[in-house]
Amino acid sequence: MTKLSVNINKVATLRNARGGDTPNVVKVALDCEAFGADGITVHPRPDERHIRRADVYDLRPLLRTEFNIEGYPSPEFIDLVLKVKPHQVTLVPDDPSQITSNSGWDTKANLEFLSEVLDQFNSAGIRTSVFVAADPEMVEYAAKAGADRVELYTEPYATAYPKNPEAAVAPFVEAAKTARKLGIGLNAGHDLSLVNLNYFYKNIPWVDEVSIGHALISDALYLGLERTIQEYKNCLR
Ligand SMILES: CC(=O)[C@@H](O)[C@H](O)COP(=O)(O)O
Ligand SMILES: NCC(=O)COP(=O)(O)O
Repeated sequence: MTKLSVNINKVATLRNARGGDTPNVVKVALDCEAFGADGITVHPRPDERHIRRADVYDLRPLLRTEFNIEGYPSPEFIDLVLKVKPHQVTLVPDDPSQITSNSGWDTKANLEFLSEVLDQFNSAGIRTSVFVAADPEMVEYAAKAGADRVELYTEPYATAYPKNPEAAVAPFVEAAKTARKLGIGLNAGHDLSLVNLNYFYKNIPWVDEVSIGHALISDALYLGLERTIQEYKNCLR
């Protein structure tokens, strides 16, 4: 079964717009779980423009499903994750000035750095995942660094999908086959949506987990959160 982890960054963005506590990020996360989400993803950034460190601490004891924390492994991020001990940590090569994640790691060039960081999380019993482009070599070096999983950066798939779905998914199938051959787990995320998710899943049914935020929270404005989560879950069948 492919798990759906809901990224609630955009809920925090909306809350932060007014400086109060509406919408309440913890309540939304718990509602996502009640409506069928298999996990919750957060991506705290150094400027706390959406999810804050305090949110991460608030969420941890209350979540009943899988908690995935994504981010650049700065000393502050590593400290947060080791204290909170989520089920999974996903390393993303984000620069603090970026609007959103826009690339995967060069796992070959960063092999030593990633190995050291992953070792800390692996020793703490936290499952590790490394965000990579759909490139078999990047998957291989993520495995060499000690990652339990890779998360394929799906923005290029989502962008190319409307014109030519088959060509769009082809490199992802190759990268996914490499992960399977190496015996590591497979996640995927970024710009997945009700438009492109089912085709991705049908071509790579062994994907362990997708994390989806921007499109899902946007769809919820029209469909409501409960129906939206059900519709995304239906795309994973
Ligand atoms: C790694 C990844 O693709 C997501 O975590 C993405 O960065 C979502 O974060 P935003 O919703 O803040 O863009
Ligand atoms: N890891 C990807 C993620 O958490 C959500 O990305 P997006 O759906 O907000 O683009």
